[in-house]
Amino acid sequence: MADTPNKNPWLVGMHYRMRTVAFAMMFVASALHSTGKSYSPGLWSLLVLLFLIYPHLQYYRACRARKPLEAEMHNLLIDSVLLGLAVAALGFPLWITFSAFLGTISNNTANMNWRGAGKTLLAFPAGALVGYAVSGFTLSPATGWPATFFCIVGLSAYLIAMGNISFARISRLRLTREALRLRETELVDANQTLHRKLQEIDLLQDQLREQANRDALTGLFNRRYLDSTLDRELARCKREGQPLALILIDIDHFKQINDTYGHQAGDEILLQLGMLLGRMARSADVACRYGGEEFLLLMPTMPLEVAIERAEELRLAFGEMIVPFGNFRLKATLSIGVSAYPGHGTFAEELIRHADKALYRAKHSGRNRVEVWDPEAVMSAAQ
Ligand SMILES: Nc1nc2c(ncn2[C@@H]2O[C@H](COP(=O)(O)OP(=O)(O)OP(=O)(O)O)[C@@H](O)[C@H]2O)c(=O)[nH]1
Repeated sequence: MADTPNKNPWLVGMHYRMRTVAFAMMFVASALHSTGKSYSPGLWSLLVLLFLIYPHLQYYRACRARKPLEAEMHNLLIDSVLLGLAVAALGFPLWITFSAFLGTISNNTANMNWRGAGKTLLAFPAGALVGYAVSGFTLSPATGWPATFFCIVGLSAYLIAMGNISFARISRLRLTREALRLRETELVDANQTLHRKLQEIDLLQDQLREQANRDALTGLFNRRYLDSTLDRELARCKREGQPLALILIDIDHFKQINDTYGHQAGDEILLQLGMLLGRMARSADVACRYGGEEFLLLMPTMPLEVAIERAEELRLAFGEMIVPFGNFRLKATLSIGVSAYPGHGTFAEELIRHADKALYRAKHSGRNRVEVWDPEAVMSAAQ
C-alpha cells in the first residue's frame, strides 16, 4: 500500500476500514461455527483469503483505479458475490448467512440507493450459487450459540457504525453546503462591488477624456480636440458635398489689457469671449480656444457668405460687450480671419493657414474687423 495516494476519496478509505473489520468478524464467526466440524484445508484457505486478505486487495484496486469512486462501487458488488460464495461454502449457517446478507445489502443500499439493493439481490445469490456448486451442495443452517451470539453482536455493531458514519457524512455535507452558500453570498456582493467600481472607472474615464479635450479656463474645446476633429469634419463635408468654414479670432491689444489691468482681468475677458462663442455656436459647430488669446470656430456645412455674416455678428457682439472687473468696465475688440472649403483649400492645415493669413490682414488693416482669405490680396501685399 506504499503508493496509496492522498487523492483517494474519503469514502474509499472509510469502506476499507469498515470492510477490514466486518470481514474479520465474519472470519471469527466462521471460526466459531467450525467448532465440532471439520473444515477442509481448502475451506480454511478460502476463508483466510476472503475474509482477511481480500479487503486489502480491494482497497489497493480502488486506489490504483483512474476513478477510485467508481471502482469502489464495483468493489461493493464483488463483496456481495464473495459473501454469497463464502456462506454457501459453509453450508448456509443461518446467522452467518443473515449477517453477511444484511450487512452487504444495507451497505450497498446506503451507497447506491435502491439500485444497490437490487444489484445485491442478484450478486449475493449468484455468488451463493457458485459456492454451493463448488462446495458440493452441502446445507447445514444450524448455527451454534457462540457463532449466533457473535453474529448478533457483530451485525448490530456494524449497523450502528454505519448509522454513525451516515450521520457524520450528512453533518459534513450540511456544513459544506452552508459554507458554500456563504461564499456564494460573498461572491455576489464582491461581484456587485466590482460592477459598481467598473461603472465609476468608466465615468472617470469619460470625465478624463472630456477634460483632456477641454480648455481649463473657458471650458471650450482645446487645440488637441480641434486637430482630431477638423480632418474628420472636413472629410465628412467632402463626402456629402457640403461646405465648411473656419473663423479664427484674436483679441486686439490683449497684451495691453493684461499690462494695464492685470492678468486676471485678461482672464475674465477670455472667459467672457468663450461664453459668447459658446452661445453663438450651433450644435454642429466646434468652438475652441486655439492659443493664448486666439479662438477658432469650426462650422461644418456652413457656406463662406454665411460664415462671414456670423463672424461679423460675433465681432459686433464682442465689441459691445462690457466686462466688469473690480472697479473697471473693460472693453475689447476682435480681429477675425475667415476661410472656407472648398474655395480656400482642401486640407485642414491649408484652411487654418489661410484663415490665419486673413486674420493677419485684419490686424494690419487696423484691427476690429473681419477679413476673408483672398490670395490676390495676399500677393499684392507681398509685392
Ligand atoms: N490673461 C491672460 N493672458 C494671456 C493668456 N494667454 C496669453 N496671454 C497673453 O496674451 C498676450 C498676447 O499678446 P500679443 O501676441 O502681443 O498680442 P496683442 O497684445 O493682443 O496684440 P495684437 O494681437 O497684435 O492685437 C500676451 O501678453 C500673453 O501673455 C491667458 O491665458 N491669460
